[in-house]
Amino acid sequence: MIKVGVLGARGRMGAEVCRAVEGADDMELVAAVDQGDERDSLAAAEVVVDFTHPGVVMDNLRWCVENGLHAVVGTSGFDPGRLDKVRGWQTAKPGANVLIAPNFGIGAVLMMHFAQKAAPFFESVEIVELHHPNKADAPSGTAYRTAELVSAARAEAGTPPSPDATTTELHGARGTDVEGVHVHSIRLSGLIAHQEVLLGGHGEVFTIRHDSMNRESFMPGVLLGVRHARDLPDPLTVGIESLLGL
Ligand SMILES: NC(=O)C1=CN([C@@H]2O[C@H](COP(=O)(O)OP(=O)(O)OC[C@H]3O[C@@H](n4cnc5c(N)ncnc54)[C@H](OP(=O)(O)O)[C@@H]3O)[C@@H](O)[C@H]2O)C=CC1
Ligand SMILES: O=C(O)C1=N[C@H](C(=O)O)C[C@H](O)C1
Repeated sequence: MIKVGVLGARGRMGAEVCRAVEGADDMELVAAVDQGDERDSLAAAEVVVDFTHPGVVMDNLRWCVENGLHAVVGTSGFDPGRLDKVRGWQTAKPGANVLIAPNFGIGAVLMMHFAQKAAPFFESVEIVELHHPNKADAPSGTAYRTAELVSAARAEAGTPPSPDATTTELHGARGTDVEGVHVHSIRLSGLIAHQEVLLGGHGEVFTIRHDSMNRESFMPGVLLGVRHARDLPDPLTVGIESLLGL
């Protein structure tokens, strides 16, 4: 049995993770911690799952690494600077693996993978992410990661920047720029988590779309991460692609 602790346990995702862990034959939920609770009960866990807030996740992660607890992180807000900080903590105190996944949805991981593969073949690429209005951060972690992957694939293939003749613009009209890729964020009641990657070429548009219809959709990926957390080949892993054999 894998002993699992959850940070953000009363949140939308955290509550779903608690249910999923309790329903898994090979896992035991040993601690459920949220805002205002002491983290000490997490010491009984082998793997801690964090779905909190971009503003607090670094403090939680540092605490996990310092206490030798493997961490599976779904909280968004990770950029290269934050990842470097995590590596620094792991160098100072080796032993705890960290898996940070911008998206645990299997379809979302495939969407990112396909977008990365397709990106060098098209003149233009832009990303539209659509989420529920309670989301704290924009753009989404998934969109940020997709843009990073797309940008790296285009740079490696020598693909020129997407053409864009815009010279006057109301602030925000063209979205935000993540490594040369325009990302547009929609916040709308009724939505959960959705993304389109639009790739434009000569007389054709290729659209890759993924929809999470509920938060259960993330659970197979989260449980997969928990099952692998103790045996990951590297101390820091970003994304569950490698766990899926991609
Ligand atoms: N990787 C993935 O597949 C997915 C990632 N996410 C990401 O997960 C994160 C959480 O999303 P969601 O569940 O919707 O958000 P919620 O706001 O519903 O849940 C976050 C929970 O964490 C609590 N919390 C805040 N600070 C702390 C702290 N220091 N210690 C413990 N708990 C704390 C919050 O309490 P309070 O409300 O009192 O602040 C809240 O209960 C977001 O960053 C989101 O983008 C979401 C879905 C999928
Ligand atoms: O806040 C959410 O809901 C989600 N957050 C993650 C993100 O920022 O990409 C994953 C998914 O999109 C749901």
